Amino acid sequence: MAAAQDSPLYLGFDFSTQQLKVVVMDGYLNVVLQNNVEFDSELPEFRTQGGVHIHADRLTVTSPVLMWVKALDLLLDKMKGVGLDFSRVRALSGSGQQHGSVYWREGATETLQQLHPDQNLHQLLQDSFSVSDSPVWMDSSSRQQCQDLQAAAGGALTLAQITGSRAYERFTGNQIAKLRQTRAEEYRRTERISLVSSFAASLFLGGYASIDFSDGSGMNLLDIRARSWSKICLEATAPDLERLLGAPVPSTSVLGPVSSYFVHRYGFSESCRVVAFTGDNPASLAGMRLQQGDIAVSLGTSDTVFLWIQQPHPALEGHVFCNPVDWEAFMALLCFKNGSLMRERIRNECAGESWEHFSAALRDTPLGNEGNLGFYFDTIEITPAAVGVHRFDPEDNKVSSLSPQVEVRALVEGQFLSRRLHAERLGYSIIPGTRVLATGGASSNKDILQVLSDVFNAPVYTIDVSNSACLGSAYRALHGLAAESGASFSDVVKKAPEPQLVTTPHPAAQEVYDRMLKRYARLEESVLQESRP
Ligand SMILES: Nc1ncnc2c1ncn2[C@@H]1O[C@H](COP(=O)(O)OP(=O)(O)O)[C@@H](O)[C@H]1O
Ligand SMILES: O=C(CO)[C@@H](O)[C@H](O)COP(=O)(O)O
Repeated sequence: MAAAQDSPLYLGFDFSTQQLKVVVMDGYLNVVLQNNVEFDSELPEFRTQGGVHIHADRLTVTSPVLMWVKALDLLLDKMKGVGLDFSRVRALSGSGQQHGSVYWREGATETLQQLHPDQNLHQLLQDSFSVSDSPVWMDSSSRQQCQDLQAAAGGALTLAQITGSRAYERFTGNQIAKLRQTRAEEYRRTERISLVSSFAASLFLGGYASIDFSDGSGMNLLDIRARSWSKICLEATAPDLERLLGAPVPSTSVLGPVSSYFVHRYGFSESCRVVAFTGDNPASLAGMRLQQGDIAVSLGTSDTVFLWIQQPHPALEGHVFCNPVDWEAFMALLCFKNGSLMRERIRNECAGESWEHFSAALRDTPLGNEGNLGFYFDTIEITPAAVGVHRFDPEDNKVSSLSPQVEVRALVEGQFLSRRLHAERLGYSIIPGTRVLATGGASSNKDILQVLSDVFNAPVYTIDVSNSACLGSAYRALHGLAAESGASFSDVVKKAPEPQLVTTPHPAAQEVYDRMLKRYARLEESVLQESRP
């Protein structure tokens, strides 16, 4: 149904690794506009590659916080340019790449409250950050701080029981501890620490936005059962940290009205509400309307696998987060750092920089790749902690190269075998009726999804909008308003379009990949031995 010109609109933003994206949705849950700003190409003055700066130690990875601010100026100007009537926006929400942190300088709260609508945010917030380069999820430079936190908490498993995860280098608490130790002066000048998600919400709110429970679960600081900061973790991380973080809130919270800056500069209504922003993976869970039994596979900069779970069973691998749409539930997540950027590198070397040729290589090679198998970790992987490129021939001998087409299949099969292996170790199993819901940039590639379907031996579905984090944020904006009167998320989005079946597994897939999975697990162990320092 076409929306009336004055019907309400809901905005969902996603501040992800490589881009800022937005979805505009009407009250009938139709997407009426999508837009984006790509950091590398549209904001070249920040000199990022894939949205980040990789430092000389190859472990420290940051993004310029003012790039994210400028991207928002640009995106809102683009939306205005295509005639979007902001006065129709009833509520907005958003998401951010998880774990990244933003450090607001003393005095920034006053600046946020007095934003002058004649200037853009980038000009107004020039001096508002005590740290200009925000640590992001790709960082793996806080090993010492992880060891310290685990020691203080009584071990890795105890920490996982409290926070949902053992200590991970990219998790915000460990990044905060490192920053306090290595950049004491900048840290001293900080009056508030945000996640990327709550930082973005703060821009819209004109004041500091609370961290929500779901994204807050990616910090190694939140007690995921009590849904409050863990005193042990806070104290082990930095003094007075509770004041710097503010109190966490339910992910469905309405934080307040949009700042008058947006009313005067873009014509938002004064009654437009800002609903708590969350992490991009939690927002994707909302966007795909994940049900119990489904498995979501996000193929963005990172690859992630996540599930809706009712009870948390944290382990030494993977993460448990508070669920973003149901306060009684949880979500389990595995993150793989070598996702799309790894596929891009092999595409450039083996498929003439073309996704079409990359796809053709997948179509032209057989299931199981005649026994050729590979592990591709250009950067130190998160799951598992391995590094380097390791190729094996059918007799398990290490080889230094494979032909281009075989290399493409070895990469994609290897990636999905790894996703399945580690999901199964987390307790996930494929049962009749299991749906694999794919999202993220690479989910537009049907040949990649065919390999995913074959390796998991399950049908693969996608939703129309490849950015489920944005869509989920628009749904959450709508739900935030209704949640105040007790409506459930599933009720609010029940009329949304169902995911569409893209592909089903090849009849031979189960036999080929069940066997290959065992072999992959064995070879992964030997790759891990080699990666150990
Ligand atoms: N046709 C395609 N086949 C495979 N990968 C693709 C295709 N189109 C885009 N991608 C991948 O999608 C990635 C971006 O995904 P996206 O979900 O937008 O990332 P993020 O949200 O982390 O910024 C790119 O790095 C690119 O490698
Ligand atoms: O670290 C994680 C999840 O734990 C990553 O998934 C980030 O949340 C980045 O997301 P993308 O930009 O790759 O979607």
